[in-house]
Amino acid sequence: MNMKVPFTKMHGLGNNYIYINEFEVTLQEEQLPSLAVEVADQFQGIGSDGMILIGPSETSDVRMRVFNNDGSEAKNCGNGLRCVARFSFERGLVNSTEMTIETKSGNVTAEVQLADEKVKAVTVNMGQPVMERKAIPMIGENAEIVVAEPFEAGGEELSLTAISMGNPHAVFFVDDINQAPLTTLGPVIEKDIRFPDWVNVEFVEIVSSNEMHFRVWERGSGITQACGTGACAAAVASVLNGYSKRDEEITVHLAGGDLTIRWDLEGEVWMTGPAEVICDGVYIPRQVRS
Ligand SMILES: N[C@H](CCC[C@H](N)C(=O)O)C(=O)O
Repeated sequence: MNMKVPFTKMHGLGNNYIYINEFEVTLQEEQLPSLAVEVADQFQGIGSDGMILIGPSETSDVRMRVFNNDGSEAKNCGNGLRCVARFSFERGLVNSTEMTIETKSGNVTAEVQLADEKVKAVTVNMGQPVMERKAIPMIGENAEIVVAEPFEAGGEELSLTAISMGNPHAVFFVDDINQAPLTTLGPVIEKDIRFPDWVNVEFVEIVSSNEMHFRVWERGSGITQACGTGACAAAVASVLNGYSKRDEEITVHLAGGDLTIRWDLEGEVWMTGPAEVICDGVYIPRQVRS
């Protein structure tokens, strides 16, 4: 990458990304993974959980592409979708509070909610969760869907519920979120061979049928303050395990704040939460620094 890159840094509950507007900036496809690693570097780059591109789409109003801070490309990002919706509305990429956003796992609809003409929150219809084992993907000959399945990792016996929201999630219910083995088992489970594409790892403490505590070790990024697709997966897992009910709002307390999730009777998962702009800037790639 040999040219300066305009960017906007945004976050959803502390899950922050470097957003690049492809309507204004042309990037080389083969340089995207290394650019994501560069800009995410907190010491010699900008510092973020990854990089998100907002660009033209043939099937939606805009397209979102997501890169983790290890350079891997993901198929979906809930916090990213809320920020893309806010950016697209505020920067005139769309001319409505409602919009469609193309992701690598399909198209979603988003709506920005205004108060005093400012974006206060964003609601996204995240579509239907995928529960079939081989579509997560997860290897194994057991039942077709993975709900409360015994799962040994790092010498510990756990109970796994696996859900895909376009990206894979391994959800584990614990009695005390503060004792969750996030730093010890997060990286072990992320790259467990039973998940051919690796996996996002979530630990959840149920407070009530409408409330839970949530922590995450993200595939390709490690511990983040929040994971929107993970919160959706956790809410679906809670219903599948009988802790929560369909079509009821669930407050998910993530490290960076709260999301409201609802898995409706048509099977669609709705996510509502904030999206904030931190700054605009111009990134100088290492290659052209004097
Ligand atoms: N690490 C994820 C992508 C980012 C998802 C997360 N930040 C969200 O808000 O959903 C993966 O590799 O599937």
